Amino acid sequence: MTEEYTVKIGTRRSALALAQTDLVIAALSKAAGPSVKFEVHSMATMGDRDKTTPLPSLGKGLWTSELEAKLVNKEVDVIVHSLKDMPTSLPEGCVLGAVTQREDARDVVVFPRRQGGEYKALKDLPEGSVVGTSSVRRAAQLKRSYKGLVFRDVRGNIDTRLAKCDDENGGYDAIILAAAGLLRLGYDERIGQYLESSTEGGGLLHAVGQGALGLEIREGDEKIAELIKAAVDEDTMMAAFAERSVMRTLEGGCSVPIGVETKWVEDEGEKKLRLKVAVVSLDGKKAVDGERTEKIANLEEAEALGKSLAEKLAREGAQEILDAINKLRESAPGALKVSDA
Ligand SMILES: NCc1[nH]cc(CCC(=O)O)c1CC(=O)O
Repeated sequence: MTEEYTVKIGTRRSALALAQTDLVIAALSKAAGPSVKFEVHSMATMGDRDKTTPLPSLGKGLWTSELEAKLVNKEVDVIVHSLKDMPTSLPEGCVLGAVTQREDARDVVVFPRRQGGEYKALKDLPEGSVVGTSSVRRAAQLKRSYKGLVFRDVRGNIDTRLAKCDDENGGYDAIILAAAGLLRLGYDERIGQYLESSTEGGGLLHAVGQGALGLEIREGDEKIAELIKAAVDEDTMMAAFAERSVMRTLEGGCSVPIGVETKWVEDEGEKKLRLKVAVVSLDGKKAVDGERTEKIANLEEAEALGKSLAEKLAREGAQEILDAINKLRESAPGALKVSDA
């Protein structure tokens, strides 16, 4: 007889988080069959509640810590996260048990739906145009290529940010979002331009883990570890482990300008993982870039690839850039925000 049991799934309460949780439950229940039931436990985290403090000042774990407390005391058994919101070092007793197949990992430009919203690409925006983003990674990389643009914070969930972009009096000429969130919520038609390393006029490397979901579980919970294997996409998981290893090695959190891009490529008849990394100063004036392509067979090799490329970039100037940012964080936390003003 198959054992019947209920799995409690923790998630944030935003529309995107709930949609992502539904995707995971669909995959897990298909594999587990009718004997396993799923129960959603949603909550607003600090990042959801505090809508005014610039993200870089809220610190690590703003989307995850409160859910992790519930995981440890067994109020939930699995947490479904946007992988990019998960710090690279997890609390004692918590592990990243599964990484799902990736939605489009790129960042995109959304233009306003109103008079003045007729642009198709960042390079067409007139000098002085205002681009909304609360991510120092996005702003720093774009400042590198688009000297005439002005960057300004924009907070809130995806619907809020789209509304601010469309608002006549909002002051934004474009905003930057992750493709994944827009696609998962069905806002495909809001995507005005895809940004990637090869974008004409100036591209952007995405956040570590962007577009993938991370399933966090209790360390040693073998039953749940086995169950969630059904949600794993091996290629995404190895790529994500390489990306997270870059971030961990450079000791960056979500508020540092580190961009990555990973792609599985065919190289000399073999399947290899190509990892690109960019570390950029807040003003976009200094940057260190690197790329490495290697055959990767497991998570340990993926982490080693990320670590070795990150260590090389640290020696080539990335450490200096990050040290300056960390110093600023200590002396003037408020300075770590996007707005040029
Ligand atoms: N920090 C907010 C957040 N966390 C995950 C996503 C989008 C989905 C993803 O990247 O997986 C977003 C919104 C955005 O950056 O546009």
